[in-house]
Amino acid sequence: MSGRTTALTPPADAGPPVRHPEAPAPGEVIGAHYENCFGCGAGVPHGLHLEVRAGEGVAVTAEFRVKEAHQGAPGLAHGGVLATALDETLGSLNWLTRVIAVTGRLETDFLLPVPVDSVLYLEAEAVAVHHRKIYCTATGRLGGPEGPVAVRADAVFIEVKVEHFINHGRPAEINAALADPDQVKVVRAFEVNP
Ligand SMILES: CCCCC/C=C\C/C=C\C/C=C\C/C=C\CCCC(=O)SCCNC(=O)CCNC(=O)[C@H](O)C(C)(C)COP(=O)(O)OP(=O)(O)OC[C@H]1O[C@@H](n2cnc3c(N)ncnc32)[C@H](O)[C@@H]1OP(=O)(O)O
Repeated sequence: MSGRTTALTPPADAGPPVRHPEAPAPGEVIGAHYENCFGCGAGVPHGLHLEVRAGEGVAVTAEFRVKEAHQGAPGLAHGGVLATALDETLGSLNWLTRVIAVTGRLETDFLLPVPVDSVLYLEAEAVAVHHRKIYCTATGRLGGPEGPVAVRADAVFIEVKVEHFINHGRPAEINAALADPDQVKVVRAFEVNP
């Protein structure tokens, strides 16, 4: 066998995800990783402005209120926006492992329509790690933690170095990010072995 596998099921020799000793405490709000992130940044007027909280183990929760700017059909959230909310919540698991990782694969099920103004209660959990691959899963419930599951996703994130962004991002934004002390603080938090 050769070539990469993008399967969403961890291989038999995958290990458990490990919570970093300095991970935010359960219940603590995890700040935005980048001010101009469409998922979590305060600097994006029509962004999702997701507020993510650390959970127990390697898990997080988040809330997303659907706005008019997020519509696909009249009065309903766009599926791609909902996938983004799941992706962002899953990406926030990085903060608990202190591993920078990007989405390699995201498989989403849309189970119920999600109206504008509703609040999607999101939960994400890392389930296994195999070398650079992190297997994780997320749900979005309508209205609150006890609401019906409207969307769900399974994903594989791939660990990368900070150079991934520096080498591929548009220089204007990369240079601005590297000149911003708050952003540099975020990057430092991920430098386990500087
Ligand atoms: C200076 C400013 C820095 C700012 C940022 C700083 C810090 C960030 C901190 C915190 C972040 C916190 C939160 C983030 C929250 C949310 C963000 C949302 C997440 C996203 O929205 S992020 C954007 C979308 N995302 C991409 O933009 C990825 C584009 N893509 C690539 O950049 C490459 O494609 C890459 C790197 C993925 C792999 O490339 P590569 O060459 O490094 O790896 P390679 O091919 O060797 O594969 C190695 C092993 O991964 C497996 N593998 C590969 N590809 C796979 C796939 N697609 N699916 C499943 N498995 C896959 C192989 O099968 C092999 O596994 P095996 O060895 O077992 O076969």
